[in-house]
Amino acid sequence: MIFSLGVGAQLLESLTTGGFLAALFLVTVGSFIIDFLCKPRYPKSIPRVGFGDGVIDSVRNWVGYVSHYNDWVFEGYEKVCPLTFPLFSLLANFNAQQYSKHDQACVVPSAPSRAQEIVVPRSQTSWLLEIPDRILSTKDAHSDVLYNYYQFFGVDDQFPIRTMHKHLARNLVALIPGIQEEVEGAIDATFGTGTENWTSLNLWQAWLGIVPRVTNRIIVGAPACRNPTFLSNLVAFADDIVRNGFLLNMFPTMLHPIVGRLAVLPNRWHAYRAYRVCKPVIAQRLHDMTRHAAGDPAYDAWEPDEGLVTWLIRQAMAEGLQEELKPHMLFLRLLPIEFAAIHTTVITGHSLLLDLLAADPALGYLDIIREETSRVLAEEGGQWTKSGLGRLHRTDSAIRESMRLSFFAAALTHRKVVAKEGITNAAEGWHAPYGSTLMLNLAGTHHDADLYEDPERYDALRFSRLREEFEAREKVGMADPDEAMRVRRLGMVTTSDEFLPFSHGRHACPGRFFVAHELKMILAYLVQNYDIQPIPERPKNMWMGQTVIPPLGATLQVRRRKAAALAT
Ligand code: HEM
Repeated sequence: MIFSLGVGAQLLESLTTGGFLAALFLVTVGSFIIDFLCKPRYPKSIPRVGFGDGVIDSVRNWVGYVSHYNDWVFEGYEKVCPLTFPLFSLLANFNAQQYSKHDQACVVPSAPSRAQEIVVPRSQTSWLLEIPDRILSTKDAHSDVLYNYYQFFGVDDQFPIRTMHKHLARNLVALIPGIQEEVEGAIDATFGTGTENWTSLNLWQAWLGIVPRVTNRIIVGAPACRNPTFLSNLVAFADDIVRNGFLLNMFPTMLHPIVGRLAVLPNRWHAYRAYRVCKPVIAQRLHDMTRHAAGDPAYDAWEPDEGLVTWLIRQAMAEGLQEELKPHMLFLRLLPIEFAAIHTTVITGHSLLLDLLAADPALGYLDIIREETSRVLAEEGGQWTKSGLGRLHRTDSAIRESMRLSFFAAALTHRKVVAKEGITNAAEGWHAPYGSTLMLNLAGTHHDADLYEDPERYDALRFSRLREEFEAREKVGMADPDEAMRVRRLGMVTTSDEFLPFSHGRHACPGRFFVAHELKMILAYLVQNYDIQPIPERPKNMWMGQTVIPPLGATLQVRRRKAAALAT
């Protein structure tokens, strides 16, 4: 023992800064090499974008990933396998783009610590999404992107996800009045109530002032959903997840146990600060629901507020999961949902306003939305309902169109092969080994001119126009009955292989029904109560690998409308 301490001390004494850096360099390079050797290998028959598969090419891919990932995804959508295309085009007169867009997988490079991804063609969407989770896992794919083990403190996210799928949609109608109350309060607080002067507002901060509060109305309920310490720490926690996700992507997997544990120290701090605020709420709900379930007569007429805290407790009781019924555990279960809900909606809302305000003012989009939302809200007696929100076809179209155009990730549907034997795609004959990642190409699909005419243009009424044209034809008995189904599927919550912001299939975002209500109410309240000046140009997103950096500095000029103007 004494001997080894002595050797250790000698080693430390002889270690120069140069020696230390050289050792660090060797460990890092060695870890990258081990990482590279452990990655799944894809068949040569699947065409590549990026630089290729070899050692040097992989290093170039890793460097290029930071700035080129999206270009590669787009390229993969349009690209044709050079070996097969000439033959097919000669024999079958196939169009180059059509062939690639519809039927051919390709491989896109990924970050250093992640496997390259097989981009599955649109025609294989159902194949991909119908494979059971024990073979192709959504959970493992999400965890690979977010590093759940470190970032969510080793707490599995499947229980709260299951709970959301089960409870949110069925309770949403009852939650609408509370959501409306929170939307109105949050916008008044963020956008101000002075009617005299134009105010300059940072758009990102404005959305951060609205979305976390409204979202938490259906998670922890009021008044905790308005607590600034609680909300700011949840937002900081979500920021931590995004930053650390990128960081861990760039480090070799072997170093994750060290880097991951250090990187999540801010996550721990922000989660702790948020927990301090909501612990009494969770503890009280747990106490009340336990008494209620035990048949305490004092609770005969008592009903819990609906929201995620209640649903988790209810679900844990129904499944007999005693270990879930502790305030700290319940709080940890909320975190993945807070993350799934907050930044996705903030970025979507931010893009929506930028798209609307940068559109040619002569198109009158804001007036059109103002007219529709005011008319329907008046029909509903000033209180939003499911039916009223469902009739906002133009508003819905404006949101759906922004989600189509202004994507915040080139791909939002990833699946990981967890079956030891891998999987085989019968249509093309390729085999993806254990550990492979498969994805759908959202960016290419949403910008495909064969699916969306003039795809680079923000056309707020793109979807509602189709509906209105159909309804006009229907009135005079000229509508094709098959069209009715297609038109009904143009709403923003309807996912398909052509519209992927909420993904598609059984894991499609369960929060989307809430998001649709939330964004419509926010937009309605904004245009009815504020004048907002148009902006000359849509500021662009920037990208670091797969991580979007929205134009955080974008500002708006807003002024509260005077009471007399509200009716128009
Ligand atoms: C505009 C806002 C949002 C967008 C664009 C969005 C998008 C997505 C996407 C793309 C997925 C991945 C699905 C897959 O892998 O197939 C997802 C999953 C999920 N989202 Fe959302 N989301 C949004 C808001 C929300 C909100 C507000 C909540 C909760 C209140 C929520 C809860 C979830 C949950 C629980 C999952 C996991 C589903 C599963 O794995 O089965 N999301 N979301």
